[in-house]
Amino acid sequence: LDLSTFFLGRPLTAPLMNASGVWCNVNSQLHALAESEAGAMVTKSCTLLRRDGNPEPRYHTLTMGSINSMGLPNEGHQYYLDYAERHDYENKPLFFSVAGLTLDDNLTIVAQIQDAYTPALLELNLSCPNVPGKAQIAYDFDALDVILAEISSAYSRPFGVKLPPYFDIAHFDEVADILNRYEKVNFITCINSIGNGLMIDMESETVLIKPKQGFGGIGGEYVLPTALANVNAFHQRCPKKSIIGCGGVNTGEHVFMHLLAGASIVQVGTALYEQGPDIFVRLKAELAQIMQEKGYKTIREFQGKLKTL
Ligand SMILES: O=C(O)c1[nH]c(=O)[nH]c(=O)c1I
Repeated sequence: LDLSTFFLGRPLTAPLMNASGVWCNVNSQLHALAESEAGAMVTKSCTLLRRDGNPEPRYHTLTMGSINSMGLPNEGHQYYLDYAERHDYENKPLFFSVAGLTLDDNLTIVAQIQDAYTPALLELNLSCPNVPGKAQIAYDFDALDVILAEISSAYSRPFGVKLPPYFDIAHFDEVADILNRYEKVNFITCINSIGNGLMIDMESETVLIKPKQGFGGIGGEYVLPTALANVNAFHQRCPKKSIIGCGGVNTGEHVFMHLLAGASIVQVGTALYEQGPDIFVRLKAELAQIMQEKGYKTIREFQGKLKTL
């Protein structure tokens, strides 16, 4: 059974990778991902300088997922550039996530990625919901247009964007129209966490995380239907771009659904956080089992072929 797939012409041994922010903050974690059965991997979204992030507790497991308000803790962009220089690209592709706090910071970081001649693929994070006082760029359509114009002219290679979930067909239409104006945007990662959820501890009658009065991004199985919708919506609207699916993946069935909905690669966040990089062994086996039962020999036979009634 061939679980390998292609992304931007690169062969991947499996259509699986981590979601940015999970198991990818420091070298030991990045090394574990490089050694894992994942077919690709991505670094934690970085800012120009190192950040501690929000006060703890800032992540909490929920019955069907997670809530987080990490606050963009990261080692600063140079740390991840240093990792990118050492990464073995024959082993698996590396994606480099950037979430600069300002447009200038993003341009500075992207210029340094360009000058580093690294084979890493830029995933521009436009959807961090947890930096107090900073609205998500991807929910401000004018700001989205501006940053894509600026990055497209500053960066000479193809890149991708990490989008938040949208919940309105008109928004799918409007954002896809903007993205389709930028041919250098050749992949779209849907979705980031569903921003600013709230969960409550019944016994203590308090919230679960300290930052933002307990408000944080929701991940895990709660978000699967929203993730599949966003993957399929942009797959339909952006035929010249590849979709990376993210959200709610914990079994081979979830991986299959994301691929059927149009994803080329499937990212794993909450379940990876909880179970560690061995999860990719299980997900590959479960996906292979499903493909065997359905008589599919390659992913291409069903990828993006979701049927409607
Ligand atoms: O709080 C975070 O660090 C964070 N948390 C998320 O759920 N998504 C993001 O893109 C980020 I940058």
